[in-house]
Amino acid sequence: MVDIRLTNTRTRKKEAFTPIDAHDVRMYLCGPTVYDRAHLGNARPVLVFDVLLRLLNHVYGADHVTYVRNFTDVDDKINAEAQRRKAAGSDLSLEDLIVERTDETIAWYHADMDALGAARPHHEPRATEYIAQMIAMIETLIANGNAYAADGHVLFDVRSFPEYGRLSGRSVDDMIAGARVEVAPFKRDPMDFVLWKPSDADLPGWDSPWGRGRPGWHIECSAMSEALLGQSFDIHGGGIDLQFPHHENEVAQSCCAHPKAEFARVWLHNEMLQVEGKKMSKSLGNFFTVRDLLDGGNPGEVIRFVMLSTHYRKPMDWTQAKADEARDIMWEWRKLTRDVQPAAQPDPRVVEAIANDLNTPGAIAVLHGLRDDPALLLASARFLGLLQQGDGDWMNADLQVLDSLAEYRGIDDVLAQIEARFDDIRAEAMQSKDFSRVDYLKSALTDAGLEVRMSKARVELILRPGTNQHRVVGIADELAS
Ligand SMILES: Nc1ncnc2c1ncn2[C@@H]1O[C@H](COP(=O)(O)OP(=O)(O)OP(=O)(O)O)[C@@H](O)[C@H]1O
Ligand SMILES: [Zn+2]
Repeated sequence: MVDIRLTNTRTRKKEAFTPIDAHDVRMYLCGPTVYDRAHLGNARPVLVFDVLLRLLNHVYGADHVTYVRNFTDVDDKINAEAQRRKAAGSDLSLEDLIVERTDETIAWYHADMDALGAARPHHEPRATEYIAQMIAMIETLIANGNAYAADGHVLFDVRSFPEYGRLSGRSVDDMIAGARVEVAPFKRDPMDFVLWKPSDADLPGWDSPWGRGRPGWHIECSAMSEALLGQSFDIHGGGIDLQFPHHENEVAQSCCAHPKAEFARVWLHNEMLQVEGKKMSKSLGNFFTVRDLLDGGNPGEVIRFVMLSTHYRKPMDWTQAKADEARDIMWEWRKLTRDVQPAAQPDPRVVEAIANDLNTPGAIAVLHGLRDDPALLLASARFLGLLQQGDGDWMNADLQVLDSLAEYRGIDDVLAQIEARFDDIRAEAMQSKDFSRVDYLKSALTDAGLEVRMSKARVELILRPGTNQHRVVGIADELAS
């Protein structure tokens, strides 16, 4: 049996992982608010949990693991977009416009995460489908003395839960001192948070014992995780930005609604994808979407490789240099494993690295040592969700180019072919006095890392360390067609 160890935010320790029930290992990941395309930061928890899922499937058997990731589809930003469409003259009702927006966003999300090789969770509940369960949980919290209704709102009374602040390691008084909290006349304590709030007549709302309204954000994950995984389950995760207040509040709600249960045993938090030292986020505007990268020619498995190259508990940056390097490595591995059947099992060292707190960079380091054993390389890379069948189209296109060059004759032949075409194009340009194609070709080759020497007589291409050879092959193909 593989020993799994995970860093538990709750205890701040790396601990041996023991599931509550090895026949039914259960995990929950806080999913996206579906108002717009996912940015690359949003993909990080998805990929971390995808690696964890593969590990749990390997150790406990895929039939014994349940993975839930929600869609938050009650949100002001979704409403705002629907209202914008209404104002722009749509005939649809606001409700329908909201569904239209969330449906299209979910479809984008699926397409983008599929492209990164992330398996779909077993359940993807939408908050709007669990309003009844949220209302029931809020009623329990009121009955247990942990929540109170005031002014159309229901608030969680943080002072009623002595453990409040434990997950994020601060006391309520520290929080009040450090946080910008919304003070409202109906709150008993400034840290009390909303479980239910009234909804304006022109916005979506649901009938409840406290009038027409809508749930707060935190209650949805408490209600949906209970409905799909039970009152106690194994792993709960999300980005570290959710530790407080979202996860702290989930703990308060679930533990007070079910004082005898454990709620989540292990809390797993990924560090942030950053841009120049700051969290990539919609609100800061310093983001690019997964789709931007895919459409920009970065294959999904290359993006995945870059994301897994940093341990999930470390902040990371995205750079195009990392992507280019990853692409070259994937290209080489795809070439090595072409027409190879994967070994029956991944290299145990790869499994061990992942079992050791999801050490993805360690696992990738092992892969680098497997070039001499393509079958094992393939099985081990697949364990990380790389080199999957069907994901190699970007590579197949490149490989076909190589094939069309009458087998792979080596980069020198490819360069010679480009040089010959370049000479023709230059001769044509001399005639027409239009040098745009020459300039374009020169910069494409330079961008690929080649040195381009132009003498009067001829063009000479010189390989340099780091030349992106598959791009060079791509250019040869463009010129040939
Ligand atoms: N820069 C980031 N790096 C890693 N994970 C992130 C980053 N930004 C958001 N996440 C994670 O993405 C998931 C979805 O979050 P959510 O839908 O709340 O994001 P969002 O509202 O689009 O993000 P934001 O407004 O912070 O850009 C959460 O698990 C969150 O922790
Ligand atoms: Zn959540």
